[in-house]
Order: sequence, then structure tokens, then C-alpha cells
Amino acid sequence: MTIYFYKVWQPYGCFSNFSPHGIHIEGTYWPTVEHYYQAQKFVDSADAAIIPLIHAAATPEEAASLGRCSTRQLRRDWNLVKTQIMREAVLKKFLTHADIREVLLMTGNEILVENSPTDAFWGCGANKAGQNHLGKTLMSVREEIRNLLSLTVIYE
Ligand SMILES: Nc1c(N[C@@H]2O[C@H](COP(=O)(O)O)[C@@H](O)[C@H]2O)[nH]c(=O)[nH]c1=O
Repeated sequence: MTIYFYKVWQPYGCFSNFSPHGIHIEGTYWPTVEHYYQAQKFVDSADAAIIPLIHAAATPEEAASLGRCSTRQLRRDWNLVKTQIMREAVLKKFLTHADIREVLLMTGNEILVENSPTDAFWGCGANKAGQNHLGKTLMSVREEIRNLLSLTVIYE
């Protein structure tokens, strides 16, 4: 059975990048994956001054709205690096927080889909036929964590 998720307050809301699960990456603490992801859009760009503002945003919604401002210049390689950046952040989230790691592992081999009506890249979009890259990232992270755990059992 496919598992759909989207908003934090809906079932499986902990799979949303807006969920309140902070991550440390390269010495910096980010309150949500969304804060980190939106800030990475501007690394080494002419608009890098926005990064501390995204970092300090009070909510992930605010971080997303700062990062989505269409008049700012994104880093040139953004489309090439964004899925890898997302994967690192999502992996870190589920390695850091044991409670939601359990939720992810308990989904077994079910297909995970970000049920976004507006985003056909990270989600499935309004027609449900979108690319679902966030769902794919979560399934790949689930697999990686499972492999890491089986290695721990062998070498403990
Ligand atoms: N969960 C969720 C959203 N979805 C998230 O938005 C991000 C994509 O942003 P962008 O690349 O700027 O279009 C990505 O993290 C995706 O999972 N968007 C929302 O407005 N509200 C929400 O509750």
C-alpha cells in the first residue's frame, strides 16, 4: 500500500521536510531540513547574503518563502546538486532522530509519496504522476539505514 504524506500535521508528517527535526551539517545547526535545503540554493551565489536570514527564519514556511523568491539568483549548479543536497539532509535527519527513524523503518518496502498538489518534482503533483523525488529520497535513505544497521549487528 502506497504511503502518502505531505503536511506535518497529517499522517507520516515526520517525512515532511517541514517537520521540526533539526540537523547538524558541517558544524551548523539547522532547525529543519527545509531551512538547510532552501539556504543551499544560494551558496556561492551573488545572493549569498540571504543564507543567514534563511537560517534564522522562525518557521520552515518562512525559510521556504525566502528561498523561493524569484528575483534572487540561485547558485548556477543548483539543478545538478539539489537532489544530492536533499539526500544528505534527509539522511542526517533520520540518523539523528531515533523516534522518526523507527517510523521510517516500519514502513517496510512500501512506496512513499510526497502528496504535494503543487510540486511535481519533489512530490507527485496534482495529477499524481509527478517525479516524487522526496519520496524516492526517503526510500533510498530507508535502505541505506537498514544496511548500516545490519553492519552494526555483524560487527558489534
Ligand atoms: N512539505 C511542504 C512542501 N514541500 C517541500 O517544498 C520543498 C521544495 O521547495 P522548492 O524547491 O523551493 O520548490 C521540498 O522540501 C518539498 O518537500 N512545500 C510547501 O509549501 N509546504 C509543505 O508543507
